[in-house]
Amino acid sequence: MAAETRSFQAEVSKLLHIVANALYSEREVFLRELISNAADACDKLRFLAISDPDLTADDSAFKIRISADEKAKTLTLSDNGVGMTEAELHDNLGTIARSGTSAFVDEISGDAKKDTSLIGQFGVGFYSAFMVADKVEVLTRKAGESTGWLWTSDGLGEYTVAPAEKATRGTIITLHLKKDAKEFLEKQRLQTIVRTYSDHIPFPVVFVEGEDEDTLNQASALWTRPKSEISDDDYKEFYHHVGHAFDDPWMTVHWKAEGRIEYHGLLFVPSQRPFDLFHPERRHHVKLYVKRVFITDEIEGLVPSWLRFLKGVVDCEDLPLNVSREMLQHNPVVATISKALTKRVLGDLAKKAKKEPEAYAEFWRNFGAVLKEGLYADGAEHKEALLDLVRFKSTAGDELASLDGYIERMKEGQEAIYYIAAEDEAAAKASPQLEGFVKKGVEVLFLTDPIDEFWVQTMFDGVKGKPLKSITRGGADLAAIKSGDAEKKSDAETKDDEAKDTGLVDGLIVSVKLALGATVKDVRTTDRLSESPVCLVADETDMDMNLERMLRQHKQLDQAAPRVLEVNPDHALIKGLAKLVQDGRTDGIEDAAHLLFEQARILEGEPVSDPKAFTRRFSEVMVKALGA
Ligand SMILES: Nc1ncnc2c1ncn2[C@@H]1O[C@H](COP(=O)(O)OP(=O)(O)OP(=O)(O)O)[C@@H](O)[C@H]1O
Repeated sequence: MAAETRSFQAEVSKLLHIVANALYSEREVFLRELISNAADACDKLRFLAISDPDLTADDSAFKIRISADEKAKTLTLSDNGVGMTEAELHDNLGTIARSGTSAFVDEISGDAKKDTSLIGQFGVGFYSAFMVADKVEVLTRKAGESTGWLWTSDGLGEYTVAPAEKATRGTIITLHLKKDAKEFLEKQRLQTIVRTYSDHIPFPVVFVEGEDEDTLNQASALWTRPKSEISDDDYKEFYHHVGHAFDDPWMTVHWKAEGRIEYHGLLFVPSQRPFDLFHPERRHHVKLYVKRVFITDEIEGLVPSWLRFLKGVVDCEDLPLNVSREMLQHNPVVATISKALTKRVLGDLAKKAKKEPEAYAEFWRNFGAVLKEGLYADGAEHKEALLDLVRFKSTAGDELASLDGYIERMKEGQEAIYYIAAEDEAAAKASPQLEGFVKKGVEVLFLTDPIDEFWVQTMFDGVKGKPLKSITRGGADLAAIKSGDAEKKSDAETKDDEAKDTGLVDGLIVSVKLALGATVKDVRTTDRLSESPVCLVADETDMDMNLERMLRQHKQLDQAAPRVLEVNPDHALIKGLAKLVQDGRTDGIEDAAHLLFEQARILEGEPVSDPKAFTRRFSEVMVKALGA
């Protein structure tokens, strides 16, 4: 069989280009990445050997060996793990199959600093070898097969794979070090790097010099060690390994369960939001071990999807080692661990939210939208705990509001927790429906994540007995709420005004209804507005407007339900029009009604429904106003 040369997938080429240039100051991490891959390869084989012991019959002592050749200027890493077939070499070291890769590559800017931080989120794994080497060789033989393969590349666009002799299973990676990377030939330097980054790897990492083998790391599973013996740095490095991560853990949860089911859990919440968090294929990164043996990192049911940002390890004593993936699917042990794990993580998040609200706000910005999925997905099970954890932007200020905080701030006479669902904070703040609430000092929560629309609808019992109410649907019932400081007028005065204005506006309302016909569901006065003359709201029994907009955008709904047009009886324009109607001067009212309606649509961020008629009417009004 002849050697075959192929081009790297375009994304890999781009990645290699930044790897070679950007991550300069931290380039020693290449060793951690390669050791991490070697350890994963040992983990994988140890698992396969449970059902096929022949695979490791000749050599069951997993080990990662490092050696340096001063003369040839090469650094070599070898493992006796699972190895790769020819096809796997192409798949793993020529492409990046990870979800979200193309989105990541699109963001590459050419600005070294930005790209470096981007890479931090993405993780470059094997390709980091090209930070220190200008040529890399990977000689590998898959466990159970007799042929070996040699992968070679200078990282500049192409790689070659050829058949090659290899006496034993596993992988040997040879790095031809760049001129300025000779420091990685020194044992001392290598030892320091291994201790710093790979001490916790559960396989021995040894330095080989002639016949001598010197173990550089502790080689015990970190999660089984007592917490008191583990430093923050140990946790951090383990997180880098297990999560293939470059950022630091934002929160570490480490515990040992000793009840009916025994297991260790060591979980991390990242401090950076992974770029693929909302990718449909995104799964959690929690690995399942059984009695220190890695089983799988693709286990459904261990971590709920709304905690998919978690990374780490669960190591169970009470599952059989030869457990199959199918058996894990509906396993009661796994279900019990999942429940306990979720409770523990939520409990620790609650503590952190209380003790360090600022740090929690950071977490919330990264993962809040995901956590909220739990309110919708898992129904009752963790609802109480999640309701304590949710945070919102609100009209109360820049700080995030909790539901408890909101309830404490509720005004006398206020029965509901008010919210507005909108595309983003700016859109929420610009909503006319908010005006009356702001004026009265009644806080309104901004619900700006798409998932919000779904979970609020499941809150039949409200929060602590208070219903959640959208301010863009149904009546505003602001009158029942006692005025806040923001409103100067006495309540008696307000009532008086209302009576007067409503009387005056009644005639106008009838005329506008007649003019608009079925375009609107109803026309009525409101106390929801203070600056704007009109706004649209959904009828109590209809779908909230933001949800409808969202569904229309996603082509899940063709037609919008007619809205209720609300008019502000205190606005000069409405008062003026009402006066005209009262005086019987109604010839311009039909045009005015349409203009009011279109205005309300514009305020809603929606296109005018009839641009041509709108322009004509608008021009006519202007002409009149100019007296031309
Ligand atoms: N020493 C090795 N033995 C066997 N397979 C390996 C080895 N090194 C790498 N691989 C294979 O190559 C794949 C790609 O490795 P790479 O380090 O680029 O990415 P990764 O480990 O999957 O993820 P990350 O980029 O987050 O580190 C691995 O998933 C693994 O299948």
